[in-house]
Amino acid sequence: MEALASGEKSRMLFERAKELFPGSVNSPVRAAVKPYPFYVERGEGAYLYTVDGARIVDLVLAYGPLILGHKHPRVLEAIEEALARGWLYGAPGEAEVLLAEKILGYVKKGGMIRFVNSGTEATMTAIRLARGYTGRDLILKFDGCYHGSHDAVLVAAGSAAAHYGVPTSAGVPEAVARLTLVSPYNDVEALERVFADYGDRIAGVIVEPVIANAGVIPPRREFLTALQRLSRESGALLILDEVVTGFRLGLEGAQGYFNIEGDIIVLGKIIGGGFPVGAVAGSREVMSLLTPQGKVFNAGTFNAHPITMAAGLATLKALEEEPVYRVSREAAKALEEAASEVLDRTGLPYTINRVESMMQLFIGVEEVSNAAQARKADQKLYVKLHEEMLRRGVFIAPSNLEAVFTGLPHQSEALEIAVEVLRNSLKTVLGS
Ligand SMILES: Cc1ncc(COP(=O)(O)O)c(C=O)c1O
Ligand SMILES: N[C@H](C=O)CCC(=O)O
Repeated sequence: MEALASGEKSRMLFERAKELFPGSVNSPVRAAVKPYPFYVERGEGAYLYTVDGARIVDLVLAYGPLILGHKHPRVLEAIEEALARGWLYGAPGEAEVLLAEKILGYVKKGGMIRFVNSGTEATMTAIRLARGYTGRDLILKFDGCYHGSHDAVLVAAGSAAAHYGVPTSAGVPEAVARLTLVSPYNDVEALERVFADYGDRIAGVIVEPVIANAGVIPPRREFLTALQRLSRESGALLILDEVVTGFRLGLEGAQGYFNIEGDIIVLGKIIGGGFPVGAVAGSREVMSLLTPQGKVFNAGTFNAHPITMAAGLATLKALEEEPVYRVSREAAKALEEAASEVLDRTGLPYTINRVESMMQLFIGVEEVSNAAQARKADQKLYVKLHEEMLRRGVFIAPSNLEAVFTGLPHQSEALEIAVEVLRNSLKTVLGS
């Protein structure tokens, strides 16, 4: 009998954690693993090893960053090499220059970038920049998109904010929330109405080019086209939040994948190779407004942290040289096909949205092209699926308002296990 992911040792740590952390955790989604989270001892490749001695296939990958899997040798070597020299200087180093050149070559040729420490800081800075550049106050976002945990974007937010029923967080002053307009994703008519009413007051339009925080929801071509056209016509900046899609949909992210262009690109997750990171990239004209060149403030003790820069650089080199995109796409496709095969036999309505190596399954709904439809899917059945899979040794996100991610190590045995467990767990929870 294999060990369970959350056994006695995890339970004891959880009991102590309940006294220490609100809701027992340091980021809410982690508490959605019931009855208590498994505590991790180490990670290697496709696997997490829990303190209770279980080995589980990881289809969460830290909610996106670890596209190379755990402890990729190349990243490990780069970190060790950087660590041996020291780890924080309060002064620039070579790695940040190399990483910036590489990223800008893919996402904003001829542009500039600022490294910060999280996607949250990055979207906050991007919004401040858009306001500073346009001299306007309003921001437009889309229902179910999640852009981190700062006030301007905690309105109709996805991810844990939606899962725990606080899409518009307590503590965000009404006066601040009123500056954030919300429109449904993929709805061109609604978008046109917002621009007709508020266009000349909108500083920036922030959007996940593929939603990864209301499950996975791909954009309609006409929605992307309208976003670009209406922002341009009204003088608002289009902020593509590529914290998840950046370097996941390909080296050029969603911009390359969908042939679109943002005025400001927000990055995070993958570019830090598993270390805390965020980045804002844009044209020289926009970025030169940031301090110390301009008057839009941003600063950070840990900005462009040397270890993060080294890990990010090694990750991007691996993405350039190893078959990461093919392997992770094929893995996600295999999971999609296995789930479809089981579900097709039940006659139940369902939707699987997959874009390359990010996907989510929505049971009970024929279509999911916006967050309202995602919320109508059978969340209870999905949670049962997550629990059944975890019992059998495979970790998918505990909420279908998150994404399933695949990566380089999801091949051979790990992929076979994941596919088999998905197939059998689905049959169990569906009683088919
Ligand atoms: C699309 C998107 N933007 C921003 C963020 C915020 O990033 P972070 O958690 O690093 O603050 C996240 C995830 O958390 C995200 O998925
Ligand atoms: N959906 C979130 C970010 O992508 C999940 C990570 C977190 O909030 O802990």
